[in-house]
Amino acid sequence: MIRIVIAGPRGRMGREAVALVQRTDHFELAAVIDRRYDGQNLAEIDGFSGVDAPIYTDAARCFAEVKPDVLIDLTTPEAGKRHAELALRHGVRPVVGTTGFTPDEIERLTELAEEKELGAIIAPNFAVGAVLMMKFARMAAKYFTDVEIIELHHDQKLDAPSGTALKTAQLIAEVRPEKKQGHPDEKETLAGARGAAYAGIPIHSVRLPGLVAHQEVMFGGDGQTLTIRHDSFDRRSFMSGVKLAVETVMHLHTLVYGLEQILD
Ligand SMILES: NC(=O)c1ccc[n+]([C@@H]2O[C@H](COP(=O)([O-])OP(=O)(O)OC[C@H]3O[C@@H](n4cnc5c(N)ncnc54)[C@H](O)[C@@H]3O)[C@@H](O)[C@H]2O)c1
Ligand SMILES: O=C(O)C1=N[C@H](C(=O)O)CCC1
Repeated sequence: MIRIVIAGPRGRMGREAVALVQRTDHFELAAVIDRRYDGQNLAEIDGFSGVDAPIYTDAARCFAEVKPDVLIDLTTPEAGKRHAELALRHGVRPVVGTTGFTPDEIERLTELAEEKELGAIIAPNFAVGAVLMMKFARMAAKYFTDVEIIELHHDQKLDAPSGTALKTAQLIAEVRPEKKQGHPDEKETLAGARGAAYAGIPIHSVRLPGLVAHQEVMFGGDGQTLTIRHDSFDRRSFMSGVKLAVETVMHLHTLVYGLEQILD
């Protein structure tokens, strides 16, 4: 049995994660961390009838009193960083789906996980199809060095570019020498027209109601293009990855950034 605390249980992803834990025989929902309702039980909150879990607003007190095995964090960049650090300091393994962490912040959490000899997983995207898209993009970048990333998300998203787009660019940059793309003399007549850039790879972020999570990685070569696209139409698409991450983190002693590191 893996005892789990979920941070952000009332959010779009948190609700799916609560349902995942409820339907998984070897998972137990030990408590939740919320911004509100301290001292109440989740079962008292609309939409969670029958889900027995104490609510804490203080993450440190939650970890100290409940002593869970794993934290699943699905909150905001600020809260996610604080929760992941507190979890490690209390001997709890974080599985972080929250995006918007900088490379320096991931590095600091990696050092802390190593110091504590504890497993941790930060996964910008739990959808298996998205992980494959990233792996395929890394493969293609060996043959096509000109590439642009277009990520498309719902308009309630706080961070841009998406964690998935950044991770994709990092994976591509591992095999592609940094280069400036487009015409050497190109000029933006409207700032931002060519998007953001990671290691010279343009990233374009679209935010629209109606979208969930989507990305195209578009490669160009002599007389041809190759487009690798993934679409999440429903947040259930992320849950098999969350389950895999929770099971895997129990056997790790270091921080893993990206589900592609643990997917066979
Ligand atoms: N890794 C993935 O596959 C994946 C998939 C979808 C979303 N995400 C990320 O997950 C995060 C959540 O996404 P969402 O769509 O569920 O957002 P959401 O806004 O629907 O939910 C976030 C929840 O976090 C709660 N929260 C905020 N601060 C908190 C705090 N200090 N303590 C406890 N709870 C707090 C909010 O009350 C809210 O209920 C985002 O960072 C998003 O980018 C990741
Ligand atoms: O809904 C979101 O927010 C998502 N964020 C992830 C990201 O930033 O890459 C991907 C899945 C959905």
